[in-house]
Amino acid sequence: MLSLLVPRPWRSYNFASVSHVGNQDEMSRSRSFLPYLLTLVPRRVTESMPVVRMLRPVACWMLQSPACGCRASVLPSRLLGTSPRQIPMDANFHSTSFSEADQQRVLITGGLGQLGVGLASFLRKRFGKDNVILSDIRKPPEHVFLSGPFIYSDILDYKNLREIVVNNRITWLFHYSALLSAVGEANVSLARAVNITGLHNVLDVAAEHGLRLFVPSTIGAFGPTSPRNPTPDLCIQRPRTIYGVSKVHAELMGEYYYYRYGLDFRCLRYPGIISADSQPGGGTTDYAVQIFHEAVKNGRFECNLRPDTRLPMMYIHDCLRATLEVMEAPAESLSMRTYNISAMSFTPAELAQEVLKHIPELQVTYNVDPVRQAIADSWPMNFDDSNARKDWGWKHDFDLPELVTTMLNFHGSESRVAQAN
Ligand SMILES: NC(=O)c1ccc[n+]([C@@H]2O[C@H](COP(=O)([O-])OP(=O)(O)OC[C@H]3O[C@@H](n4cnc5c(N)ncnc54)[C@H](O)[C@@H]3O)[C@@H](O)[C@H]2O)c1
Ligand SMILES: C[C@@H](O)[C@H](N)C(=O)O
Repeated sequence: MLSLLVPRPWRSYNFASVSHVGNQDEMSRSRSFLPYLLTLVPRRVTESMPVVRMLRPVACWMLQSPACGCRASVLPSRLLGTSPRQIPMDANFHSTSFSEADQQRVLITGGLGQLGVGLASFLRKRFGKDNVILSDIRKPPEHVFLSGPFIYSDILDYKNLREIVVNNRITWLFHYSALLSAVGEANVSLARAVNITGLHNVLDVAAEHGLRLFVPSTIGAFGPTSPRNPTPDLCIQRPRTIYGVSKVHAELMGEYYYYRYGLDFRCLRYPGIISADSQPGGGTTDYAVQIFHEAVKNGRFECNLRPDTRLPMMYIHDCLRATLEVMEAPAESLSMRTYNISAMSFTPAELAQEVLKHIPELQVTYNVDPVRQAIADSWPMNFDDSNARKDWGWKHDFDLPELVTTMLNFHGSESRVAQAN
């Protein structure tokens, strides 16, 4: 039937090659050829053929998808079929056009957590203090409030988010709001709202206004059936926490918006992040931050994971640098939208051993929290980040010895300042 509708020169095309797995050239030619054919079928014919009518918008979308090497704004998005709630029919034409050399205007959501303040200060060095706006639903401490622009933003309030993006001419959005693994299990409905509904709002605002969007994922996006040592980028992802489920959802939705609407979505799966001047927000890897505070303050530390629990970890400076690097990477260097990044991997016993080299009197005891332990036992032990290294040149600076020295230097100088006051 289809052959009757196909213009003569193309009738001899080998349609069987569509399912021919071995030949990539052949496959990609078929992929772009079939949709093109469907767009040529006269509309009066498609109206009388339900299958062709259904396939037409999909064909248009495939033709303009970034995977086909075309800019997503080649065709108006009304050809794409049903738009999500907030995306107007001509969404892609709202995009602020900017070249890499242009000044970015940055918004960070959930910026008062463990990572956001550090990210703001890192990005302000790159883009200027007034071009990076930190936001959260909490009241900022004075030093944060004085350090640069801060604004209230609840990601569950779509209009509030859109107003901020419009009024401040935002071009890049770093979406940090989330409930982490342990607090998420303690309040599943809130975690579902913030991590899933909130993400939907962010995706829609970003797509509507042509933003480049960064959403962090996590080692927690993997589960007990994933390969754990090492864990590659692409493998089974069946996490058993609401946090992990929401992050897999974020990875897939971001990738979907990339192909469907041309949203410039970029995502890194962070390991447990260790920071000196900010507190963790209720995760499974928090022990690796708390040990430094406790070691310097009390000389004692009670760990809530078993001594042999191996997890991937990273110093915050590496994490923030990777985040900026992937955001600045040329689009053509990214073969994926979501990458694992890795630096080191250790157990509580190994971390304690390294700290003991500096504080020999430190006493470490173990009092296992069953919820956190079950989560940790389902997460990767080592992270394979070879794609990030190959595609955009990711390279970590901090291994375990440098991490421990840096953390103890910070806390040592902090406690000396406290004693002097
Ligand atoms: N810290 C880590 O080890 C780690 C590891 C992997 C991934 N990540 C990811 O990085 C991001 C930042 O992590 P973090 O450690 O800073 O988290 P955090 O828990 O310390 O901070 C999250 C922030 O989100 C804010 N928030 C909550 N509900 C909100 C809402 N409705 N609107 C706006 N903000 C809201 C909170 O007030 C909080 O300040 C998260 O997405 C997290 O999943 C963190
Ligand atoms: C690993 C990460 O996503 C976070 N620190 C948690 O433990 O929940």
